[in-house]
Amino acid sequence: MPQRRYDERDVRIRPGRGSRPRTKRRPEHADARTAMVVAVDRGRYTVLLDPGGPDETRILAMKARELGRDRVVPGDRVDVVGDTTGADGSLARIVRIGERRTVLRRTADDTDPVERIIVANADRLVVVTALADPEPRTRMIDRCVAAAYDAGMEVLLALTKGDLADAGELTAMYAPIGVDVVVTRRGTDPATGERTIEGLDALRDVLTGAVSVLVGHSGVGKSTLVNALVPDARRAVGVVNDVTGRGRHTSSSAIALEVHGTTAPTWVIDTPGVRSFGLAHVDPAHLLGAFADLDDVARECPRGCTHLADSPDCTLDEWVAAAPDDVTRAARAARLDSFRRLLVSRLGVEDDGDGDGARGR
Ligand SMILES: Nc1nc2c(ncn2[C@@H]2O[C@H](COP(=O)(O)OP(=O)(O)OP(=O)(O)O)[C@@H](O)[C@H]2O)c(=O)[nH]1
Ligand SMILES: [Zn+2]
Repeated sequence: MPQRRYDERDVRIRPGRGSRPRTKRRPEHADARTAMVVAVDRGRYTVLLDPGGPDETRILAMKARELGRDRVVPGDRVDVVGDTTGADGSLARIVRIGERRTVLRRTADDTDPVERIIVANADRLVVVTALADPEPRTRMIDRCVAAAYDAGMEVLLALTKGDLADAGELTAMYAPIGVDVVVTRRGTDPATGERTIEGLDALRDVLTGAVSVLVGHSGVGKSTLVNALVPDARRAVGVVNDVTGRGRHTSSSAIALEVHGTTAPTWVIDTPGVRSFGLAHVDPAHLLGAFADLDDVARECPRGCTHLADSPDCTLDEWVAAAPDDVTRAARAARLDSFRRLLVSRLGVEDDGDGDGARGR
């Protein structure tokens, strides 16, 4: 399991703020209430007071001017002031963005060359991958694992369509690097004869008590999973649209949905239209931190060692060679291979669907 690490880049003090004349600012907004951002729709933020608690209240808010261009994204903890009743037509103001424990950035593309933060404070990335139809793409999975480990998040590989193909190969590939694996499949309820998704309980168990972001290519069954986990998902999204009266969410926006019926507050953040997460910010040293055993060994590497397969005198290679027995050597080699795969995925181009399936990797 990668250790959750504090990422100083996410909480950088914004320059310039302190130089503004303080008298112009309201004193600290002492009456502010803390809320969780669940959806963003063109300048309108749906936030929850007491998220998951007995007094949960859904309110609509806008960003206070003092926040300038600072982005507010689903998962953010924010302070809100003004009309926080949540009554029809009410609009509160977001005056502060809480420190972010983790951030995920979407991949830069033609429509937006900047890797913008799209989700904050998630504990886990759930990479939804179909075992068949469409074929799994390990390069996309690697990129997601690299982004999550860099952000200090755990990773769950949710393998769907287990009724169509076996999960052994992918499980063997990812379990050794600390990735949880859950397999779901289509089944039939013996009592009613209705089509169901099996494996949901195991999935729910892993998700319980945390905030998890789901990502996956079109057609892998991500919507099917979200709808099974959050049966009222559509309505939850609908509320936002009713309030704003502004039609659908843009395809790249994320939305936080609460999973009910669990023993602790549980959230999934769906990311429609997002296929992968940006890796431009990933730091190899940071990535190494997710592999504690390798991290210790690599401290002895020559200065500037890239730890890639072609790096001369990388102590990671010596560490594999120096294993006391064949079993240990194989295990170490597998760890190193996986780490290097993630390292390389960071440098590669985005998976554009040109068919680098798992089997033909
Ligand atoms: N055989 C099988 N089919 C499944 C399973 N889960 C989902 N599907 C089917 O796969 C197709 C895609 O599922 P969706 O849930 O719409 O996939 P998605 O990832 O949300 O894709 P987009 O809606 O395009 O983003 C649908 O026809 C589902 O019925 C499964 O476990 N087994
Ligand atoms: Zn090295």
